[in-house]
Amino acid sequence: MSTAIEVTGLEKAYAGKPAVNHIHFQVQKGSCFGLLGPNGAGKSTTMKILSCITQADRGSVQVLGYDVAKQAEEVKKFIGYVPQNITLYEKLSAYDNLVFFGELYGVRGKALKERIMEVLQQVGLADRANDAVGTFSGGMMRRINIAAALLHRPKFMILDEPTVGIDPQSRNHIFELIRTLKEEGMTIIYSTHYMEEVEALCDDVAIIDHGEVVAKGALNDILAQYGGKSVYLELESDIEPNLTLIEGSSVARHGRGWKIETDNVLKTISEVAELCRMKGYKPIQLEVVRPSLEMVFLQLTGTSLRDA
Ligand SMILES: Nc1ncnc2c1ncn2[C@@H]1O[C@H](COP(=O)(O)OP(=O)(O)OP(=O)(O)O)[C@@H](O)[C@H]1O
Repeated sequence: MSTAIEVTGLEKAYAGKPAVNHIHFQVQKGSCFGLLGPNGAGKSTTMKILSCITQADRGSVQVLGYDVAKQAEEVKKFIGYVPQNITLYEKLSAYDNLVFFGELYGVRGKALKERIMEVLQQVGLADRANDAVGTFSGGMMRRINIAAALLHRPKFMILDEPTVGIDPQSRNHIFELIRTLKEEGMTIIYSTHYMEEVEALCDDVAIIDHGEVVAKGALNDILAQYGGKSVYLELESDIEPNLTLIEGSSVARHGRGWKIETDNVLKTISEVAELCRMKGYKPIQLEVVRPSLEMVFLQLTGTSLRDA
């Protein structure tokens, strides 16, 4: 894979207060890149700079070798930006909204008509083309916003928290669409404060907190590096197992069971199994816990992503 987007030393402040502080990352061509961070972390500001909506105070963004500040008109041709806020005319039909956006992007006439029907198919709303957008659910409106960003056949999609406050059906549609676009070779930048979305969709990730990147890289590498390793044990009866016998580990109550942090999950899991056998404990669950971005965020910032 080759680098499609290169972000170097990006800085932006509002009224002297930094929103984005010295951000660096690279996005590989054809990948889905996740920008993960709590509300106010600086995700939208970063995405607006990448989409030529706002300018950085310092630093640079190169998209396929084009500089977003100096060559914005070129860059806009191959970027589709889906803003966090829905920007549609509620009295107009889905079709007419897309005519408006298509013309803004310079697509016109027969080519636009055909393209509108294609993008409506892509977002699963072709049968609602002639209905006023005001009758749509929030999730359907969001899908029309995504359709609008696809009209000019961009090479990159930048989606700013596209699943906030929407119904599960629209969320599934958006996930499926992102997977399909990626298979077709599109490069995607996706911001969210839902860790599970990044885990489901993204290849690489940058975790941002207070305007700074606190970790970045391939999702699996980040999980392996910072995610912590542990084993979970849950017993059939409500007895407290004596886990102090397990070497080199720390034990804490977790849900209905026990979580044992360790550097060597295989050794620990076999020791716990042996302990259960010796003591007659009856496990209903004994497993290696998959590291999660929640754990990564907690370890790096000391706060949980939801409270940050
Ligand atoms: N137009 C603006 N004027 C003043 N401050 C702003 C503006 N836009 C963003 N900020 C501030 O910059 C910081 C970063 O905001 P940003 O919207 O980029 O974060 P975010 O990670 O996208 O969060 P959210 O999910 O809440 O949108 C926040 O402190 C925010 O209040």
